[in-house]
Amino acid sequence: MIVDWPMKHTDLLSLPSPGELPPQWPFIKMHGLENYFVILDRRDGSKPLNNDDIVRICSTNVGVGGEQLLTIERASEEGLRAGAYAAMRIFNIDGKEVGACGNATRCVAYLLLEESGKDEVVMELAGGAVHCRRAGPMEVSVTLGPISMDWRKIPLSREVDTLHLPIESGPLSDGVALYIGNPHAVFFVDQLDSVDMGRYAPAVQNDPLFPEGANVGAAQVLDGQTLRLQVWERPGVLTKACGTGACVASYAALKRGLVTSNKIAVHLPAGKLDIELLDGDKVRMTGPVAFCCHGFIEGGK
Ligand SMILES: N[C@@H](CCC[C@H](N)C(=O)O)C(=O)O
Repeated sequence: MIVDWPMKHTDLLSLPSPGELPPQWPFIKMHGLENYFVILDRRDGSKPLNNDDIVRICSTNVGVGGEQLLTIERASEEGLRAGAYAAMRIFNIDGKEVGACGNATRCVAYLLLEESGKDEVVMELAGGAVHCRRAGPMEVSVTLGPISMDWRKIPLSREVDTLHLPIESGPLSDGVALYIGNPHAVFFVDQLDSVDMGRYAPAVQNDPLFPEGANVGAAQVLDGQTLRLQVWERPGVLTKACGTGACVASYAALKRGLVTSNKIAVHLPAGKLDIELLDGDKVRMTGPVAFCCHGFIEGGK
């Protein structure tokens, strides 16, 4: 059952916990610049989702449809010590858990801000603390990172110059490899519109240099503080926006001397993200969030 969005956001987070029976899980579907997420609140301690559940729920045919499944979890002891209000986990459509998603972080942050009634919250993500704050009626700022270009951290399969990658695929050459909780390769191109990402990015995503694959961005520098960007995401989706992709493309552009400001506007197919590169290789991303629908989806067996 899927219901259109008329309901007060916070009510959804207090829907009765589904438990084991009946096997119906309440969900919320949101998007951040048309990057779509199915969100389940698992703070009642319900058993972990299995791979089949995730694949089914994200499927447009038999599930809700989304580019990632997100679960809101109770913060760990360590997270609580860092002031976390709740934790988030992120799963790609193939069921694999990933360590970061910028647009998802804004969406879940919005729910936590609404629920807590606060203007700022800390969210635990992959063992780290993400600072989130309201930036407008449906706008959220989150602080991600630190970004790393250490080949072991990304990870790469061997030591290379991560500022000038020794791999290429069609117009994608001389890229930069980075880690922001997930692995990315960013390539600077002269004309973004002439790059066929569906044709050239998969070879980079699956290059043996990236043992865990990579999200692949193509970026065009418009001026000293503006980029255009398209991202081909693991496990093989061309998204309308990628938040972590926007952060690492901005960082890579500054490292390569292609931009002159630490405040960069990144234009993606579905709209703009404002990126601010901070001390300690952290990055603040500000952008919109939106609701799609909510409802109940059949739970796992
Ligand atoms: N769309 C996301 C990134 C999602 C994770 C990615 N697909 C991965 O495999 O790491 C974003 O907004 O950052």
